[in-house]
Amino acid sequence: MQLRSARRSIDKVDKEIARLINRRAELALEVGRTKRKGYKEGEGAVYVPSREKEVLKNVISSKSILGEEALKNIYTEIISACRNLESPTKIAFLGPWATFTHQAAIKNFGSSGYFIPVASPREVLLEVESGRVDFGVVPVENSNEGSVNMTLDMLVETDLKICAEISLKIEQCFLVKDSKSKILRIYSHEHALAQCRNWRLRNYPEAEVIPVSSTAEAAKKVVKEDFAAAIAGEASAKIYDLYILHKGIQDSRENFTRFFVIGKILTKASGKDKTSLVFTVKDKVGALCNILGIFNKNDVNLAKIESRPTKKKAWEYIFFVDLKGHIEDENIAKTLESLKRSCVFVKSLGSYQKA
Ligand SMILES: O=C(O)C(=O)C[C@]1(C(=O)O)C=C[C@@H](O)C=C1
Repeated sequence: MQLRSARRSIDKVDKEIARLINRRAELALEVGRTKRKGYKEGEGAVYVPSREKEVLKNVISSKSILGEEALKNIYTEIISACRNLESPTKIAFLGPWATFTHQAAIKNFGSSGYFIPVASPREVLLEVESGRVDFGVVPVENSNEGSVNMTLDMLVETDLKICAEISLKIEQCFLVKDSKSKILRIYSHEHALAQCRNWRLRNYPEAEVIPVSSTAEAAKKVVKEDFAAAIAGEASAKIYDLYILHKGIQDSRENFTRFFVIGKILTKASGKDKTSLVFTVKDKVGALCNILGIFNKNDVNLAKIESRPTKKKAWEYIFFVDLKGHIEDENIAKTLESLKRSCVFVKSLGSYQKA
């Protein structure tokens, strides 16, 4: 085929795609109107994570030479624009711009909507609680460094729900303003510093290490200071116009972070769900063992268990568990009822589709 005629064919296909996208947007608007009419508690939400996953699955099932990832990216943006047409979504995230949390938010919501950077996971949840934003995105756990304690503590304090889980592969980079300059100080978030500890000791053993509130905040410091470097993601280099001196500097190749989308909606079962619960047990011999027996008796698969101090009484702990299944599943609902009888405190943090 000649170049000119191939391009003409592309123009024709593009017009057809744009027409179909417009038709899709009209249908989404219609869905939005229907939801508003039949609004019942938790049912009129514009953002329906399980439906979005279903749409993506449906699209990916039609094979494309572009590959799954590309198709998913294109479609995430189409859904994002349709959702935003139904009602503009406000999303707070742990900022500033270009943090890994920002990237996780875009991976989940696409780029349409209002993204609002705030200074800590605590502030993200407070923004959602106050209703100033619809959803918040917070980091919850890194595969090498463990949990983000402030996120866990805040989930206990508020009545907000986990609506979705996002998993992001983390690639850390060494960002500088001037590639020839000496490096006296290295800034980053404490998790990122820990993820790259061995690399840093091999390459910059003398440099002072300064923890800051996020990787993107570290990049912002480097813009203003000489002889400084930041450990942050590639997105920070782009936004703050820094030079990537080294890429992929994390000590472990397998470096993932889990993020939660937090909101006020309850999500429907999708068949591939997880439920997060918190509980405290009575201070007596065998109390935790009895609780674990409840999960076992109801055939509930425990994906994770972890404890944190309650901060109310010394040496008293609150347990965080992730279960396989949805709160509406019979065995999970029964488990929750039994836990309520046996624990001092128990609360569901939400059910959400596995990332
Ligand atoms: O199906 C819906 O509930 C819609 O609002 C449509 C749509 C979509 O564009 O496919 C948009 C937003 C929702 O989060 C889920 C899906």
